[in-house]
Amino acid sequence: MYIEIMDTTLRDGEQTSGVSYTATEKLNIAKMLLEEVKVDRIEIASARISDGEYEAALKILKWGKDNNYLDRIEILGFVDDNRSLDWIHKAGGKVINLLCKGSLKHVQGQLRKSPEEHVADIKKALAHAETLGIKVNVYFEDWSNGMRNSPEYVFFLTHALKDEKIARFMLPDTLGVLNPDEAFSYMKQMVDKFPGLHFDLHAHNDYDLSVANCFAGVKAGAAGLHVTVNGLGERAGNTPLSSVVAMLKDHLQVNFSVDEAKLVGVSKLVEVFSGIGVPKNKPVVGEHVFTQTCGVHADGDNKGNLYHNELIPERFGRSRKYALGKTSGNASIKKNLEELGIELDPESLRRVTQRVVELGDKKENISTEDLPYIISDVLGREAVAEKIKIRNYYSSHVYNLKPVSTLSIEIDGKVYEATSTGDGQYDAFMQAVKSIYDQLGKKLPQLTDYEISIPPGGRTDAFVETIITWELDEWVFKTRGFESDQQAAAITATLKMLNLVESKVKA
Ligand SMILES: CC(=O)SCCNC(=O)CCNC(=O)[C@H](O)C(C)(C)COP(=O)(O)OP(=O)(O)OC[C@H]1O[C@@H](n2cnc3c(N)ncnc32)[C@H](O)[C@@H]1OP(=O)(O)O
Repeated sequence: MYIEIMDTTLRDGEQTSGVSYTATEKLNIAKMLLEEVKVDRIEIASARISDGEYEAALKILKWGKDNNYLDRIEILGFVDDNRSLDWIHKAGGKVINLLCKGSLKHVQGQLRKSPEEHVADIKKALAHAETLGIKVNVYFEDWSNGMRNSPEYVFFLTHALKDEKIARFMLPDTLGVLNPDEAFSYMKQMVDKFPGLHFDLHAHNDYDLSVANCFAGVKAGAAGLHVTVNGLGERAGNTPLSSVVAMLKDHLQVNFSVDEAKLVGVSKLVEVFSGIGVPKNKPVVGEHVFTQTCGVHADGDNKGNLYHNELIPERFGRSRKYALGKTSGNASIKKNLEELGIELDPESLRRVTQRVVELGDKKENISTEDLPYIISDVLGREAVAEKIKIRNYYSSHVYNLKPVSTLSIEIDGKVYEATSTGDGQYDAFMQAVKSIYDQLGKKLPQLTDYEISIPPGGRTDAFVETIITWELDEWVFKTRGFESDQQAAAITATLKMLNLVESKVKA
């Protein structure tokens, strides 16, 4: 069985409160979804809503035409005396997702029409679409409530349209009210009553049941599912693409075209463009979802993968991590040490574990790269010898003058000095380090990320935590500084980096 995936990140996903993409952002997301992630279809816009939406549709459709994707690029339009169809035609679109009413309440209460009048309007739209060469899918908006409260209307509407030129009947749980039993029963009634029609399920996540409802919908015979990247969408959002893909593969063993190795990449792209961060515990794509926190779990992994399941990180281009904190055990520490290439005797391991647990109890945030420092604290500084020490530094900040930094640094017992300017005080400091490293022919890692945070409370005298991400060849690692001054915290993190690199190079 093959399940079609339609991604509506660019239409329903943009109905997330506060999200609005530029045309270029939309184009980049569209390209990634069709070319890399390989969803079957994308819905990119609602007709008529704004000039910006038109510009974006125009851009994506032009690219779609040049690359033969026009049949897979869809635009939502209304039953509105052909205004939406003309808008889509003018933009170069070839598929409309026509928003029809899927509940009697909506036809009568919102459109103020009878079911017969609504069907007549839809048929007019179908005729006009045909003259424009536009293919039609229909949405039955509010279908879930329609099935609950006015099923005879839903069947009347489907019956009236079933022999028309309609490629897909798209059944939305517009308000996200369904549970899996209802999703199964309502979809099954549609499939049984109207064999041969293609039904998509469009689920919303108001009860956190969207993925479960998709599972039930597919079991009942749905041929396609609607999703968004990161589950973006109005209110509690739509069904997340990544979770649905994992569910379809592992729980239903159906075929689909999405490349699961590309899910993290598209999630990050949408995270940046939408400005909506992915929760760290979001299945498949969240930062911590492949991290074992408990010592017992790490121990099981060490003893022949006893906690193995099908949802392995490597499928998604990720790797298993073992968190360090108060629930760590010897095995968690061992797993992290393996990553760093460090071996400890059992007694040292026990002492280091004890220290990690103590720090974890105080809510310290401990990373793998902190371990060598903890080891050197606990075991008398033998793991990462402090071969590099900062003897003095001075940094200036003077209004309208470039910052200057002077640095005196000891490397393997020898002292080096340098003075540099920079775009900011930290940049000036790093330029001074670089000039010394250049003299010595030593390579410095690239700084790829720099995060600053302060503990809750927001006081100006608060401690500052700076976490810097570095990249040296294939090695990506983080170091942390925790000081009362922002620049001092960055310099502490930098010094840790210099010593880590030195110990790795020497190893
Ligand atoms: C499945 C879903 O998520 S539904 C998504 C629907 N998408 C959107 O609403 C996109 C954003 N919407 C908009 O930009 C605007 O609402 C527009 C451009 C569509 C219409 O704007 P306006 O003309 O100002 O109308 P307004 O927003 O006040 O009201 C909606 C009108 O659409 C009508 N309408 C509602 N559903 C439909 C439909 N499926 N087909 C045709 N008309 C509809 C309403 O009856 C109302 O008409 P009325 O003013 O004659 O009573």
